[in-house]
Amino acid sequence: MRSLEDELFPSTPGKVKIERTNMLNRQFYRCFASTSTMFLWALFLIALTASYLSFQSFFVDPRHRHLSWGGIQWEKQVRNSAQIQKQRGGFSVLVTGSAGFVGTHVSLALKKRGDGVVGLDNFNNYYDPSLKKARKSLLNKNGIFVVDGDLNDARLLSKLFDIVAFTHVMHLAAQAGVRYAMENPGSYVHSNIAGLVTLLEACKSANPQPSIVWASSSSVYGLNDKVPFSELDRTDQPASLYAATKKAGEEITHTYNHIYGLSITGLRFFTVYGPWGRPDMAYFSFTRNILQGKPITVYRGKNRVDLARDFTYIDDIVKGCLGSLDTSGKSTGSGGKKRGAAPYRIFNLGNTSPVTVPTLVSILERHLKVKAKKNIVDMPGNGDVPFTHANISLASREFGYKPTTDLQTGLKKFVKWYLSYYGYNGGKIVD
Ligand SMILES: O=C(O)[C@H]1O[C@H](OP(=O)(O)OP(=O)(O)OC[C@H]2O[C@@H](n3ccc(=O)[nH]c3=O)[C@H](O)[C@@H]2O)[C@H](O)[C@@H](O)[C@@H]1O
Repeated sequence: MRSLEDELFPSTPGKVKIERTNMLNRQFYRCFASTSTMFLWALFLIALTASYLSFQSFFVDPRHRHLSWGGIQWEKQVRNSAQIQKQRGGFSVLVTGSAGFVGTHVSLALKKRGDGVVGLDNFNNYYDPSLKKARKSLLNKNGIFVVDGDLNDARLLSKLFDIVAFTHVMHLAAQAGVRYAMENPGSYVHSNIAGLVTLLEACKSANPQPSIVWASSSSVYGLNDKVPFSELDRTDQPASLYAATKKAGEEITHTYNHIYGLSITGLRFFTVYGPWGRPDMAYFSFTRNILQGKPITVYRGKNRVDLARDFTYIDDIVKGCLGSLDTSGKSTGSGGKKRGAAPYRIFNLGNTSPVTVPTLVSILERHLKVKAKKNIVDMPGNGDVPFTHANISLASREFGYKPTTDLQTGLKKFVKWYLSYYGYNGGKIVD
């Protein structure tokens, strides 16, 4: 009977049979040799990985791996920055988004009056991060330490609350911008929803719980056409995902107020502008383009009606933020347990006098002494609303909010800053 080997290697008896046996041996040894080489390589790689991991866990605190925060020196900086300088009644405030436009101004104002301030910012690249770094240097010079970290980092937040018993959180970190929501919807969910919830979780578990003041937006009024916009008007028709995430924030904060007794104040900002502003906003990008001789796009509403905004100057917004903080009342819970009802408030912070976008452009032309090249186009369906107009009687009643800067004056200050910051003609402008 023929063996399997014979079947596979049919041959004549004798010499050929011996050659066949040698061939099988060679194949066996080749196979064995390559298997053992692979085995050795595998052993080598396992050893390498194991030594890397043990190095990591031995020398690096595993909770802080790959993070730019932590350590004794870092904790000292946080603690020092949070130190209250006032004799009596000062606050210790965590300002999120502190390297942002509003965050920088609010942090400086708090520090100036003697409150302790710790900043938090993730320095993302939604717009030029070098501007954020410059704002950070300004804060550092004024004794404010800015933690480089993301709102969604729950361990970082809990660490900050371990180090400092913050009395207040001024939550200004957000993915801003109305039209960018169509390009990058995920970033709005990441910061304005997930980040907000992570922050609220940290606040509700903190002992003592801080009071929270945070930035909502005039955009929550969406398609509402009853003017001026009052806090009692409907806000269930957002026109952009940005607006929808801010509206969601108002509902989410309400839940934390209701369940955990967190004191919440939501501020609906109306198109804030001024020095150290946001380059993505119209007044800023128009200025840049006008100075560089580039055209600007001016949107126009239905039936050729000009768009209008209740542009609000940054110093007025800062006063509104501080007024809200001072009247926020206490959170009632501790360690995640509610002990009683806490304040839940929402305020418009606007200027009460809307200005059209073409008027904004002509004020800029006057201050810059340069004529703009305007492309006037119909407003695309990208989330914009035709106008905004704030009724501020609630904020005025509660904490004496009273805006005092008109667009002409505010833009003059902005242009002066812009020219000096970007190195134009020593910052001189005409009246
Ligand atoms: O108040 C608010 O709730 C919102 O205000 C601004 O949003 P927006 O009013 O759209 O501000 P800009 O982007 O500066 O636009 C101002 C006006 O200029 C118009 N615009 C904008 C850009 C452009 O290229 N051309 C143009 O005509 C817009 O349609 C709008 O009417 C901020 O960007 C939002 O973060 C903020 O939440």
